[in-house]
Amino acid sequence: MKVDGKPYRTIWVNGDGWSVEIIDQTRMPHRFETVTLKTVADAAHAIKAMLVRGAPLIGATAAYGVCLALREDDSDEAIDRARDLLIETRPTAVNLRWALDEMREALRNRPRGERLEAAYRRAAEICDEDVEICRSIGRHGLKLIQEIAAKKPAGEPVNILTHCNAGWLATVDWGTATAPMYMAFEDGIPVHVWADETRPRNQGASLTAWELGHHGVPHTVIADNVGGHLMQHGQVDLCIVGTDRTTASGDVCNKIGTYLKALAAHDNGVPFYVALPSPTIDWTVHDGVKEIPIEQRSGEEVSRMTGRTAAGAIETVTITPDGSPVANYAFDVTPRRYVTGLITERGVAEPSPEGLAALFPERVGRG
Ligand SMILES: CSC[C@H]1O[C@H](OP(=O)(O)O)[C@H](O)[C@@H]1O
Repeated sequence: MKVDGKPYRTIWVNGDGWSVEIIDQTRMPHRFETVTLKTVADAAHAIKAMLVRGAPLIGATAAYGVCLALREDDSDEAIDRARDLLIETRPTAVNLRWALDEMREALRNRPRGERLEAAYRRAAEICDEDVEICRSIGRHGLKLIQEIAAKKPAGEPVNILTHCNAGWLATVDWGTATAPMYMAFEDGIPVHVWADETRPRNQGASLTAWELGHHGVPHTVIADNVGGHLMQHGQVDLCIVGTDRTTASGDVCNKIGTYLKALAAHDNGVPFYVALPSPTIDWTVHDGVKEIPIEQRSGEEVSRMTGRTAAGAIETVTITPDGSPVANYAFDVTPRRYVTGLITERGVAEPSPEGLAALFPERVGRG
């Protein structure tokens, strides 16, 4: 996407041909800064501390983390150590494991002298593939928005609610949930996005709002608890969210609070779609509530808030009483019965084993 007229991806190899640049999303929305990754430890920290976040971008960063590890040591043991370091950073987004499996496959049985080039090539392919997957998700999701727009009075916007940030900042480019929104906007379809702030890390308020604002897409930031009220009053035509891991049966793991939105959508007859790149499908699990590991992060993410003062300083304040215990569950699972459809790069799938198998027949039975 463009930022002030300059095209960006969220991750790229610098002119030196080996170091990796990323946008530091912990500084946003008030600072747009990049950070250079030079070691596998840099890549692991960037994922763990959420300088980069979003399932596809986590995978892409891990892929380049393997490249940076190989620069120091191209032995089998070093590849295994890099995988062990990276896989431990964040447990829920399956793209992390998927990308590391892809890198292991690309390097398996390859002579040591060829490994570094092969690793950078595969990491670049993973990034390019993600861009095309997201572009395709955009095209398939656009049709849903067009269908709703056709039933509305001319000029009235399609109101779309989204949760957290499943935008281009969560991927290499385009985003998953936001790709249809960008394409509809660029097609001249009136759209308006309700952007859940998404406590406690506020990815919606600080990242989705920033993205949409820079692209000129009309949007409104709302507290997480507002969505149900808006749906009750007919102010949401469609929900589109992202996912960090979707099971082979169609259960959807996504940012905490997604399940509650899906319940409200179900209760109010609002279509609830999930933008789902195929690398985010975990074909090895079927019951998301029972089988998907839910990351628990530091309670300080809940008890503290960081923002900009009127004077322009960036400050952090504590909002809970000293000594109050704090729990910080980062994801939840929406059972497939509350999902209207899964917008994949191959089309919209029914949220069921049969629905996903119909679009991805080559995966059936491979786990
Ligand atoms: C396109 S994946 C976006 C997905 O990732 C986010 O989680 P986090 O910011 O913690 O990495 C959120 O669940 C988004 O829906």
